[in-house]
Amino acid sequence: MAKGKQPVYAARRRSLSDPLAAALLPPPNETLDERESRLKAATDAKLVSDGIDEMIRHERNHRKKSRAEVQVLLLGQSESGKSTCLKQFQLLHNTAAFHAERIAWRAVIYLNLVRSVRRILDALQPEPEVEEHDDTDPLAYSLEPASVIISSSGRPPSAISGTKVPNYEGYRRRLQPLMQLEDRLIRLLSSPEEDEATHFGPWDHFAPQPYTIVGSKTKEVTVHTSTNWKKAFSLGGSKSKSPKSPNSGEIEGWWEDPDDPVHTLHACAPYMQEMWRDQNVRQRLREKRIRLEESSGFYLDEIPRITAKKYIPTDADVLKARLKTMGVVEHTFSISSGSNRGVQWKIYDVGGARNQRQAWAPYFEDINAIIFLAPISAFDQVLAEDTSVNRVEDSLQLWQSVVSNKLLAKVNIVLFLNKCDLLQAKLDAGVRLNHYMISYGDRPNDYESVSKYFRNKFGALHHAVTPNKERELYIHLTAVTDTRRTATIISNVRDIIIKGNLKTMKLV
Ligand SMILES: Nc1nc2c(ncn2[C@@H]2O[C@H](COP(=O)(O)OP(=O)(O)OP(=O)(O)O)[C@@H](O)[C@H]2O)c(=O)[nH]1
Ligand SMILES: [Mg+2]
Repeated sequence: MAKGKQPVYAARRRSLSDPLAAALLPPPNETLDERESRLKAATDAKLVSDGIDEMIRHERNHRKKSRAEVQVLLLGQSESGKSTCLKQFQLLHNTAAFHAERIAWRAVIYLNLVRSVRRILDALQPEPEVEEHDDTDPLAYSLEPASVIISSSGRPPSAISGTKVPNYEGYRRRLQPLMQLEDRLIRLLSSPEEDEATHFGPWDHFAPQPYTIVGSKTKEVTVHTSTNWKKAFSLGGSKSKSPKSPNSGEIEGWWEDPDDPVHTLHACAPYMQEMWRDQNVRQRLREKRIRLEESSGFYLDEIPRITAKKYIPTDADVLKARLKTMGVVEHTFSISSGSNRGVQWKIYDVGGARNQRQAWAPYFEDINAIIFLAPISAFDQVLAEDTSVNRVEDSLQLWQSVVSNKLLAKVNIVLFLNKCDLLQAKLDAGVRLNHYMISYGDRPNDYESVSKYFRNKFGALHHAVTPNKERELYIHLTAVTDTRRTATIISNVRDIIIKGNLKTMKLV
């Protein structure tokens, strides 16, 4: 057999198991004309096939482009609940990831607890009598920022002198280790990449120097969006590994690590408890109008559980944890709604403090919806960053500038009148709205009337200044720490936003 025929034979042999290849083989006695027309037919077929491929590619690209992508911006002043709202989205639509991150929140929760302790010790510190006080001034409340952490530059008049706490020196001495732990937690959360992030070095027990509050410690801890604290504090991020391998020096859980902060907290827990239950302490806090129970990151009622060696934060603990946002954090979810499967959502969580707001505008151009949070319980509180400004007044101003913005004319807007649980508690405790908002007049000071008043006030402002009179405004009374209630609201909002978004894209 001639050498040149060999491959044809071999190809025929292979084709026995490949019917398509067999069909494409040239017939055994093909003439030149036949061969030419066969090759021409093949070329034509290839052109048709390439055309079809191109059409499919084009179609796919078109579908990709027109696929509904929803971009949502969370707006509102600092501590309005934006990050908490985002956590609820995560809990609802990315449950596994949310649960995986719970352990990392331990550091933040510890810091929140330690800060509450510092706040009490700060309040108990004996102060020189410098002026007469007047307990009857209803506006005295407004000197107290909502945050556990911020110490106001002005003091409520009633803060001067008052109930003595005989055990103050003892509390201060025995809780001193927590003050050192606070420093370490702040450093670790701020720069978790540092070596110390995975190694809690030995800490000094009681140091004899007097307890002083350093300026920086009175500020809130801010974690920049670029820092990777969650990773550093997750199980795999520390030297605790699971499962433990023999002789590896690894440990099974943080509770086996003598440098873990839990040991300091655990050791100090009885003293924290004693101080928090001390009636003189409570009285002193009342005199200074410090209401820790309403503050962000309040865990003092659950000291034994939080300081237990094997404590793992619950969903509710994570939702309560307070960490101020700096910059803009982007989160992506794939959310199904009705017949729309797996729509891509991008939610941007921004820092709400005044010095953070300039970072918002660049996001205005591409977004489809805004969820604006206004904490209406804060009618008797001032901004942490400017104690001359009432929080609700600030929310109203911010709301006005957002809803009047022409760039946002076509954007769907959902308003969450948030912290309704705290509003209810505050009104039940007898705090009167008309002491802070004179325009409320002599209307009843109950939840129904007050929430209706705020709903109308925000709604009317939108109506007055919106550049788009057609825009429908959706208002919800919320408590975004409440998972069950918020899940229902989020699913309504989701549908509204998707519907609005599809309408804008002319897909429905
Ligand atoms: N009781 C109660 N607490 C809430 C509610 N919403 C938020 N919080 C708490 O308020 C604190 C502040 O909430 P964040 O979500 O951190 O506020 P933020 O708007 O992201 O604040 P910045 O990041 O500073 O802009 C957290 O400790 C939350 O747990 C609510 O409806 N009720
Ligand atoms: Mg935030």
